[in-house]
Amino acid sequence: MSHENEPAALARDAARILTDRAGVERFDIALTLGSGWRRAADLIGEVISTVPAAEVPGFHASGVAGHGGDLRTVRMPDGRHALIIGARTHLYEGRGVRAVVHGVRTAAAAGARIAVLTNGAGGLDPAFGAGDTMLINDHLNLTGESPIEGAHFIDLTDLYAERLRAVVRSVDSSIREGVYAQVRGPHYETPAESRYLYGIGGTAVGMSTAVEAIAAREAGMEVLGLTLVTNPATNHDGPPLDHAEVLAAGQAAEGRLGEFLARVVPR
Ligand SMILES: Nc1nc2[nH]c(I)nc2c(=O)[nH]1
Repeated sequence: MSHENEPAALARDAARILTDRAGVERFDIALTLGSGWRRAADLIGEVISTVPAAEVPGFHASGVAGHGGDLRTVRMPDGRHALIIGARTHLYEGRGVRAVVHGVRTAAAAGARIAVLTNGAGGLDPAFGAGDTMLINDHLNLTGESPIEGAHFIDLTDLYAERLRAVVRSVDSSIREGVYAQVRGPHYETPAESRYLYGIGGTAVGMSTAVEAIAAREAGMEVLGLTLVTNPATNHDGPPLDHAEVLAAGQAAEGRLGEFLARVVPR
């Protein structure tokens, strides 16, 4: 007898509600839209249903300004259906790692085989300034958390699928790759932490994505990760980091990134 709050059962329940509300059998792809990437939902196809997070088991409207609170189904020109996870849960909300990866698990339970995880992050590598995009080729999970419960030793080789990265490069050959470091947050980095994260190989640092990617791999999905660098991780000599400015940088990039993702996703 599976308990209703078991992750797999909760994902199946959520998947059933979302596919029913959209009138589709399954989803083919899941997109989680982070800071700067929100416009993509409207640009990759026709929105055929929008469901508030509160109406779907296991989802929560983040309540963070600028973070969506709904789940949209989009029919893409090629007939495939995408689940757009606007209601992303972050570890710093304290709801636990199960809530953070529920969206990915729901999409997988509804048939999705590809997870596109987008985020905003601080640039650790000085070559990545505000407004730059980064194609994630690996991650540093510094949260101390794993979505996997029990002795399931999942391999993470090629977690950010080379096949999908090649598709992105075919759309934008100039995009640069890098390593995304996930920390718990919600505080930003100290100068010493930024130096440390860069020193251990981080290109950009944020508060999402790595844990979701692990859950996507556990569910057998291919993962594509994309980052918008919204700010230098720590302005060693600049003004203090202001979250409103970080969100504004994301919003400023939304048109360009929405168009970009709309060219990548149907491929
Ligand atoms: N940890 C961390 N997370 C972020 N998210 C965004 I947008 N910018 C940052 C940043 O500079 N540091």
